[in-house]
Amino acid sequence: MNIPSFAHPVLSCADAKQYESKLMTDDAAEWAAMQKAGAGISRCIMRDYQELRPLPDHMRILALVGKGHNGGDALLACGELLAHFPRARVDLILTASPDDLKPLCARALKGLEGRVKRHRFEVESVEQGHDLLDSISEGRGFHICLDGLLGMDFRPPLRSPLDVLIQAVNDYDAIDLRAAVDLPSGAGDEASELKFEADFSYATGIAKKPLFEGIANCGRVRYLDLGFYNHPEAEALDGAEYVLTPRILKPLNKLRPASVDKRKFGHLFIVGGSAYMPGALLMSVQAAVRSGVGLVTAFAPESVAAALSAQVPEAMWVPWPETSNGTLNPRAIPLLMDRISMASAVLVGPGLGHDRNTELLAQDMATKVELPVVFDADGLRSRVVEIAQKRKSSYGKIVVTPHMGEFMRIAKITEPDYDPETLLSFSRIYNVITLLKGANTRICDGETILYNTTGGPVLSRGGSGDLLSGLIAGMIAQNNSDEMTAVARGAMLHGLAAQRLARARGQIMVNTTQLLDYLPDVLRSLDVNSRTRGLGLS
Ligand SMILES: NC(=O)C1=CN([C@@H]2O[C@H](COP(=O)(O)OP(=O)(O)OC[C@H]3O[C@@H](n4cnc5c(N)ncnc54)[C@H](O)[C@@H]3O)[C@@H](O)[C@H]2O)[C@H](O)CC1
Repeated sequence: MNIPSFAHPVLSCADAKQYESKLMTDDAAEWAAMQKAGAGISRCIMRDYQELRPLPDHMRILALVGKGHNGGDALLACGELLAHFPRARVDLILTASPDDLKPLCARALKGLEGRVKRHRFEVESVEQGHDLLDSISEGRGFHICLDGLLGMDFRPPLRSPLDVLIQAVNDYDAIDLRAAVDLPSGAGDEASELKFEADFSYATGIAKKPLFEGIANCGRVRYLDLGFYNHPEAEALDGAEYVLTPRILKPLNKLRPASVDKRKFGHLFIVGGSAYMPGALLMSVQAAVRSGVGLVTAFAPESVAAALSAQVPEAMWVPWPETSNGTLNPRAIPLLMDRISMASAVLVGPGLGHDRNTELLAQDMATKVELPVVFDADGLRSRVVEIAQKRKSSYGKIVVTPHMGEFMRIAKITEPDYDPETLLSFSRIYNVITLLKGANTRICDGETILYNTTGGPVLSRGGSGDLLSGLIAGMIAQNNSDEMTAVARGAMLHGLAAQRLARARGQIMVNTTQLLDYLPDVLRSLDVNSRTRGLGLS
């Protein structure tokens, strides 16, 4: 398999198990991987908790420990957390007797001796489970609950007492952050109906397919690159699904040559806005000018163009005649086509509004513009993808950036559908690059799906998609990579900046455009010399 340098394969649990067995040829290799996993999980927890508040010194951690290697990873993560927070308190719920633990899990437990409290889970009902959790936490609940019960070997059914324990923990309100080691217990190639309800799943070494089923069924996915693919055996893997790593940003973090000028970095045209949604266009333009593109020209409804240009003087603003609806009049398209030789890519859609005129405008763009064109928001029409289907191969790609509702419209399906095959065949048949937005955004060119796991619910607010389309189109306009890579790069930057925003200011009381101020830190924190483990970037 030709593995892109910036993405790692997503495997079924069965394939992951087989691949791991080729890498872990003895206990020493396995123990080393477990230690890396434990350290990675603890680092992620310390980082991700900050979306709520700083972790307190005296935090209370509950670890659910099964007898296998997931249990061992959870225990090693607890050891790391204790090393950073010596005043933390760790309670373990063990579902097996210490004699029944696998040797490396027993070794991890031994390493915590004297520093943690152990509890056996011998209750018979969910209510008794809640009483136990109350008694362990002295009624104060837990800052973190770490699920290391079951891993990728799980096969349904979920047996007692694990079902009672998982239900009791799922229903227990007083837990701030619920973290699953690798996969939530109960998930797998075959899943049980009842699963540990994770806020975060920390995929250790290999991102498994069940993590990407449905819409965030396993919470937010954090892929921990443990170096499993730096191995000759990786060549033999095949499949269409990959998880992106921050390595995709590495080419952006280079000193620019002294001789360059703005024309070297492309010129993006943005067409959008309407009298009642000028803000969406504004946000896309703001993001585009931050993308590194040399020039941005925005085509805006004439009634708002002057006001918008005062907000982003870096862009050039062309007033566009309006319809009686306050939308862009399609008859004015020569305004753009007369200048098209100056552009390197076009974005159509943010704030465009939905009427017959904007529909005609979007169709005209898809037909007439030979450059790469990104269609977003109200630019996403089924006629646009039908036109893309017949597009000449010498023309730039058409990129569509729907959320599931918009995808259903352009793919003409009636139910939300996260099946990878649906996305692959849609992108292949219509000859488009599709960025399907949501938790775990999927980017697909008809052959490959790239999962972007960065970002989070801080993005669930008006305008996040407008920033994304501005960034993506700005990346494409720079012409320094193929369109698929440029789209993935924009998505990764957007998600990492969102994480930084959420950690600095929380998920709730923020403005969408605050994300823009965290973009520079994303690039500036890249450790360009690191060859493993995701460039040390977060
Ligand atoms: N001020 C205005 O003019 C507005 C106009 N609007 C119109 O809507 C579109 C664009 O919509 P937008 O609000 O930007 O949202 P999208 O759905 O396109 O994109 C969302 C963005 O956020 C990510 N995301 C959301 N939830 C999660 C999550 N739980 N986890 C991870 N990521 C998440 C998602 O992946 C996308 O990247 C605009 O052009 C106008 O036509 C809006 O109504 C806003 C105000």
